[in-house]
Amino acid sequence: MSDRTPRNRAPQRRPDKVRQVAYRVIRQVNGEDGYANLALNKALRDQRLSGRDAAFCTELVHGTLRWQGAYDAFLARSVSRPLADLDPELLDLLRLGAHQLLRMRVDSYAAVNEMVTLTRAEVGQSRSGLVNAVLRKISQRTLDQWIATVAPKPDEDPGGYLAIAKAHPRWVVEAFAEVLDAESVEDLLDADNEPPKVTLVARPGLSDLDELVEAGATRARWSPYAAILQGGGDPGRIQAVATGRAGVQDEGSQLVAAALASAPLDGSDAKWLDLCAGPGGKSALLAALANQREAVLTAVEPQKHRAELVRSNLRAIPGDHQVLIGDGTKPTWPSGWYDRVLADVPCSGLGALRRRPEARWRRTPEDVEGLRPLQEALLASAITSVRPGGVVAYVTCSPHPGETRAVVDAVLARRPDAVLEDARALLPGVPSLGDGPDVQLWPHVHGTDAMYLALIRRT
Ligand SMILES: C[S@@+](CC[C@H](N)C(=O)[O-])C[C@H]1O[C@@H](n2cnc3c(N)ncnc32)[C@H](O)[C@@H]1O
Repeated sequence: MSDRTPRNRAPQRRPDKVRQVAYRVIRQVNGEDGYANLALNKALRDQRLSGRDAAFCTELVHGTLRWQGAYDAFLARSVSRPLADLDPELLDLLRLGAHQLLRMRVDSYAAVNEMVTLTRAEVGQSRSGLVNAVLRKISQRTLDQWIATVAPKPDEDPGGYLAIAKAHPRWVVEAFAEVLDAESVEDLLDADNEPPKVTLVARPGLSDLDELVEAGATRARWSPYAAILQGGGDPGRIQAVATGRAGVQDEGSQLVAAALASAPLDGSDAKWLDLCAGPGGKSALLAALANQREAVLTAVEPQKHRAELVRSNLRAIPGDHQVLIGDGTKPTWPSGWYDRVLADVPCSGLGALRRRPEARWRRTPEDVEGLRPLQEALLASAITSVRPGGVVAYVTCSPHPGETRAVVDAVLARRPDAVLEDARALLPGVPSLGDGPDVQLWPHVHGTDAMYLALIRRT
């Protein structure tokens, strides 16, 4: 009689909790269209992971999601059937294993064993053999060796090479190459693969940099309102942030909002409009600046829950600022009503890829095309909303030329009553702003999101 009865079978190892949490977050992102940051924060809270465990879990989730396009190319060489035929759960387990083997300093033996144990627990014993075999193959080469094996030669197909070597979709690499030289494209892709530092904004008139520095942050380089929380950590522990006198805001976002506020203006300067306001980071900075000049900000946002976020961002700012739930392309105010208008239009977000690890794999060239009519309509509406002599800032968090210059050029071609002005002088001290008249900020140059700004004056 066999002695492999349930009673005397060796007890199965439990999966490592941190890897299990990371795997489940990745499944929420890839399987249910979740957002990595939201899903991860919730999981860390629910599972009470903190300190080193939270940092390890974050690297597992963010790193796997960022690099998954490259890992898929390596896995495709290591699995005997097409990846598309694998269960999505299995594919995510393999990606998570590949990340530990190729980009983390996890010992190969431990990484494979832990992933086999996790596979058993999550999808069953029958799949653990495949995970073991495939991850052993992955562990036989370093990341550089895998890139050399799988990617096209850089001189023959630079876009194809970078797509694998820097883990970005080819169309994104090619869009960046339209506006940057080859070396800069590579630097940008590297910058996209590093998590950004937490940047705070001291809302003028309510807080200042001294207060943030006292709370442990260090002054940032360009924005007079920006400070960086070097070690990361929860910004909410800082009193000024908890009370809304300061906030969390990328330095590039601060610079473009401040640029609109500082554009020279003759005559009235009392009415400011934020045409696409949710969630309200720029609204809060603009409202604080407006308040110092006795101007008032109106913020427009069509989505109710995002309008609510704008309200909450404006709560601490003194003044009669207003939030309207509405469509910015269908103004309910008279033409020429405002003195300054921000059109921070919905865009592909290709300028903020370092913030959202999964975003690069979700976007498509069709998204960029699809957003174009709305972007043009919003810019046209912004120009109509501003008085003669007033200024509009057209802003995107994308450097894709189809969302930046192409939109501005198309709208201005139809608007003889508007001219493009040089925006560079409105970002004093900020280097490498390009040939103008518009401004493009870059993660690899400025350490900001890739914010685009065009300043337009109604004549
Ligand atoms: C890039 S985000 C704005 C970010 C915001 N300025 C900030 O700093 O927090 C674009 C916003 O435009 C909103 N939006 C979409 N369609 C719109 C429309 N037709 N009119 C006005 N806003 C719109 C989106 O809901 C989104 O909240």
